[in-house]
Amino acid sequence: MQVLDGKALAETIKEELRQEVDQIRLAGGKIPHLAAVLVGADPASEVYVRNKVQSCEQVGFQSTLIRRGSETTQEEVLEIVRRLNDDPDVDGFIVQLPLPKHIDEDTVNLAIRPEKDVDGFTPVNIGRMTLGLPAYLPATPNGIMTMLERYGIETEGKEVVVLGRSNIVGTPMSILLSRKGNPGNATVTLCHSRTQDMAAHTRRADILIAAIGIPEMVTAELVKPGAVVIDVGINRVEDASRSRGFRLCGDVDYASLEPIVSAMTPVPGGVGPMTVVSLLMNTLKASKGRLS
Ligand SMILES: Nc1nc(=O)c2c([nH]1)NC[C@@H]1CN(c3ccc(C(=O)N[C@@H](CCC(=O)O)C(=O)O)cc3)C=[N+]21
Repeated sequence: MQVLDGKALAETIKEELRQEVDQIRLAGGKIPHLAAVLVGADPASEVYVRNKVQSCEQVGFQSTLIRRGSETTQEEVLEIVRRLNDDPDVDGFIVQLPLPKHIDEDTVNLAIRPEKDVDGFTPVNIGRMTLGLPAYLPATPNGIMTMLERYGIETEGKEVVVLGRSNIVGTPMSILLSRKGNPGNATVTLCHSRTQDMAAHTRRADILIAAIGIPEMVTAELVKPGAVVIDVGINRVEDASRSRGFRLCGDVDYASLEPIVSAMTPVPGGVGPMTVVSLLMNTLKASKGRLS
């Protein structure tokens, strides 16, 4: 089995980005600037945002982290969004999800200027993506597309099954893989909580993408021998033997699939680092695309 090493690939791409930033600096151009808004104290979000800020430093981007407590009001978050929308130095920004329950994520998302929406979550970018127009693509699905491309995994005419229909992973993933292009041109089935007989679908998949958030749900009986498996899940499972009190696992039962699949992403070190790198690529694009 081939391990699809997202961590190593992310490092390679970050090195390419770093060289490009060096060129920009030599030419006296604008250094890309990413801002991240983190509201509340979700422990996983802390890790992800830290990874994003560190990766910015690694490639020579400027980064700004705006942190607020969990008591922050929706109006205060909207005020931060408006300020970032209007800040000419900030090329792109993200509002880390999930937000505290008293804040409506849709309202916040709709306030983000599409030109600065490097997450690719706003209606304009999702619409443009769906139409095949230039757009900021959502980071996780785009990271998976980059991985398929760089590892030379053929998708044309293949049966792809996506598990999970979230706005940020499952739905855009199904759109990107069914579009024309390479990767793309696949026959895509999108399964979700109301799917009848999920196994009947997954067992036909040449490429299986798991993004449901249920720890180790995808076991060997659900998978066709020789399939390529992409594990998007990052679940924290209680484990007293670990120093942190938990271990990370995916939506895929890695050990049971290892003997039968042809290629698979690990967790951690698979899709997660590719998500961060996609965000950096979008930020560079935003920085270059500026009119001023
Ligand atoms: N507005 C917004 N945009 C996002 O892109 C967004 C978000 N909200 N909310 C949550 C999800 C999840 N996400 C990850 C980012 C990095 C890793 C990552 O770096 N993972 C490492 C380390 C994982 C760990 O140590 O916990 C790995 O898989 O190897 C994972 C997941 C971005 N998301």
